[in-house]
Amino acid sequence: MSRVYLPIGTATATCGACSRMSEQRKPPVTTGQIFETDIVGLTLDGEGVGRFNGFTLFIEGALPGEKVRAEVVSVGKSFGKARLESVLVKSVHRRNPPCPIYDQCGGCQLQHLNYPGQLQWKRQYVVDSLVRIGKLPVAGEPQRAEAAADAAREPITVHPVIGMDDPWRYRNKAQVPIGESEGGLVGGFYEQGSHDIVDMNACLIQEEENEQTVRAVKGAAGSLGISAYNRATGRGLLRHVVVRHAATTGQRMVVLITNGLNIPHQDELIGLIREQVPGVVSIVQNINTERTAVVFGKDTRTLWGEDVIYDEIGGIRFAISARSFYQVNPVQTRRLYESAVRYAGLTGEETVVDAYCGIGTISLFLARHARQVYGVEIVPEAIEDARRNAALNGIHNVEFAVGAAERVLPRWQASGIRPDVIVVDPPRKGCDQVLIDSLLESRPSRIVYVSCNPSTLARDLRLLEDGGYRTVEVQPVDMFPHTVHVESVIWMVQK
Ligand SMILES: C[S@@+](CC[C@H](N)C(=O)[O-])C[C@H]1O[C@@H](n2cnc3c(N)ncnc32)[C@H](O)[C@@H]1O
Repeated sequence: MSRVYLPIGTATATCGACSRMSEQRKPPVTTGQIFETDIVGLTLDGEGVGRFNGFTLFIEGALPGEKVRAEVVSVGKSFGKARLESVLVKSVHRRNPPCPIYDQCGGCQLQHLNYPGQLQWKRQYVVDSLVRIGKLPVAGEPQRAEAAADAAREPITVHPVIGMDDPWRYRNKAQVPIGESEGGLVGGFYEQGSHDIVDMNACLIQEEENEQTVRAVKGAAGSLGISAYNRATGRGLLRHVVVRHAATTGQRMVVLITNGLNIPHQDELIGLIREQVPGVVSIVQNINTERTAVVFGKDTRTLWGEDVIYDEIGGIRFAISARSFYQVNPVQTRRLYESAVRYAGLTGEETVVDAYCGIGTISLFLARHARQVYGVEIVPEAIEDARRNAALNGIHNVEFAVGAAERVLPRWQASGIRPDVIVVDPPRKGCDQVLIDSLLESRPSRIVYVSCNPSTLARDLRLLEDGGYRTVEVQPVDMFPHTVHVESVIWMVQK
């Protein structure tokens, strides 16, 4: 499969070389070969794209505009991978990655690209997806033939990405796999291509409170002889430690994900965590006995304290339980939700549907400006939180339902609910086709699409455009600095 690559701040480019090369019989490089190349783009995984004799090679750590020397490490039919040996001509966007374990960890992919360069690349990623996948016209971009067919329409405005003033230490949640070493329990990240866990005590995108909590829990569990789960054998107890910190209240939650119900020395463990973790108000156990990479199991119980922590965004207080989705970057979440409310264009008279509503965050932001809001979400605990959050904030014009949005929306429609505005904020895979159909049948005057994946977003926008909607504006927001991820809010109107 050819992979898209994007030069920083230049027009769309697709990997045509890959498809052309797949027709040739023998790649012109072999493993171990050293070569020099100009870097012409950056893949969606953050690898530099180079060419040797017309063959495409992806090189981790190389940046567009650079000339590099690299060693071929693998050769496929249509592209290969190479290891960066040296940078011969540096990009003006290159900087030294501040994190000492950047090369090993893999959690961030863009620390070697300075922040303005990251924001530029992320905007280009969104633009390129709209043009290439969605076949949509974007202002300032060369029109492609398919988009030009709709010559009468206004091109879409894609705004610059809203970045952070200080793009470090932003994550309010850490999810750490636990393993064992001679010195006790370790927790950090999986070594590439293995089940071994590399211990990590500092992560520059984590809030410091989370680091301190994880360190304390590892130390406490290790000192009590609690075993770590072994992914290869399926034995051992502690699989993951998940911690959350609510910056506005200072409250912290610890979730112990265990391979079984019984925790030896449970009371002592709780005592040590309470002693060593300032602000902890909730210690929760989640049981996952499946041999799976999925982190959470089905059963959750509160071991001590509350079953939720409280946080505040934009003057609204939220209760957040262990299993519920809650955006990880609170500073940018507010900007994201404000963009969604702006694009909803509410006057106080509207009926609004918030599909994929999580704990009701966007619903409650919208409810302050609408007549009535309906939120739907598939995780029952999240809907419990959503209802609790509405009550907590004295917001009464909102109703929540548990279920798949693609099932609940048609039911609401059949019962006579006629939304003026529909907001969707699906997971990375985007909207279900049934949901798109039901959205088109509802015919709201506006659709606001919040997306964390430009590719599925562009696919869904195409379907909505074909169904009678026009994309007006896109506001990308950088929720995950130093990673390849970008969030966008989209405003659509009826054609
Ligand atoms: C990207 S999150 C957005 C949540 C919320 N809007 C927020 O900003 O916190 C997507 C949410 O969709 C939920 N979800 C996934 N599939 C769903 C489906 N088929 N129907 C309804 N909700 C779903 C997930 O549990 C998750 O809470």
